[in-house]
Amino acid sequence: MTQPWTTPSTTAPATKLLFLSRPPSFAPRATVTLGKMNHNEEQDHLDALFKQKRALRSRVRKALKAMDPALRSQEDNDIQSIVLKSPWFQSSTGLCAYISCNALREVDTSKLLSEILQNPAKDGHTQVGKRLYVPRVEDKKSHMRMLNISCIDDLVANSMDILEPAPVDGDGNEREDVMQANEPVDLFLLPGLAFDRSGRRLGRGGGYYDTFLKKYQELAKANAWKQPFLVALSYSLQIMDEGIISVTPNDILVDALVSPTGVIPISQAALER
Ligand SMILES: Nc1nc2c(c(=O)[nH]1)N(C=O)[C@@H](CNc1ccc(C(=O)N[C@@H](CCC(=O)O)C(=O)O)cc1)CN2
Ligand SMILES: Nc1ncnc2c1ncn2[C@@H]1O[C@H](COP(=O)(O)OP(=O)(O)OP(=O)(O)O)[C@@H](O)[C@H]1O
Repeated sequence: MTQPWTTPSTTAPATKLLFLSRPPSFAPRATVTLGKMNHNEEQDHLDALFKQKRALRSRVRKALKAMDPALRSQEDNDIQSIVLKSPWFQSSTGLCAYISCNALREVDTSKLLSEILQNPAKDGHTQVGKRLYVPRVEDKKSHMRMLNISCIDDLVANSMDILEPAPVDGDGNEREDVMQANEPVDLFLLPGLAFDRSGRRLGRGGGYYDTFLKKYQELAKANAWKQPFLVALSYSLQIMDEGIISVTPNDILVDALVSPTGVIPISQAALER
């Protein structure tokens, strides 16, 4: 899969960010000369971008809180149906998905998770189930692991009230960490607060996913595995016009979005699927 913008060598340096990040209409236009920022100016510029991200998060959180519950439920169903029918979901053998949190108004993943975990038998043939890994926050320094679960009852609420697996399963066995797995995952279903059609994704500000995705992409590269397909699930109101979402150096772009009206392919890999 070609995903040039996510390789470490092409990660945007701070001095080039102005090319990538048109300031939103409410932000003052930066007046620095490109390529000539000193360390302090670079840090000020980064601070301004993170400030724009915080402002956008707060706007989107408010809009999500105000969303009509019936519309939200309809969009949850539409998005999950689209995922269930997509060839990249159906053919996936290993995936990392988030456990949606209702209080955070995240796109529901419960139908997807039950489908993945039920491991159905069809036409008398037992299908090999998909391997599922879900997030577990280890500390506040952007460290998250993705652990294997085989049953939804394996989850307990963490301090942020998000369901996650204990490191050890009911039989006392350590859960498999996707970073230690022998087989790759081919699909990530990603949460977020805002997205755009160029693949930008605004998370909740912890840096957990960007940090994790970078490490996983490096692991895939080191093992000569195909890069995983990165798909974000988005309510209609979370899709922004281009330029609204600021980009900072560690951001990883997604390959595709799933909105209630369909899949929005972004990368070459997505266009080829
Ligand atoms: N379902 C789900 N699981 C996930 C994530 C996620 O975004 N969604 N994460 C993705 O990173 C990690 C956890 N990170 C999180 C970061 C912030 C908040 C949170 O509650 N944020 C509040 C604001 C808190 C504040 O500003 O002090 C919010 O967004 O309303 C939750 C999880 C791992 N697991
Ligand atoms: N002014 C700043 N300068 C440098 N780093 C910052 C600044 N503000 C926040 N960070 C760091 O950036 C990271 C958050 O990045 P970002 O806002 O892109 O996260 P996100 O994409 O919303 O989160 P996630 O990747 O979990 O979805 C955190 O590790 C945080 O410590």
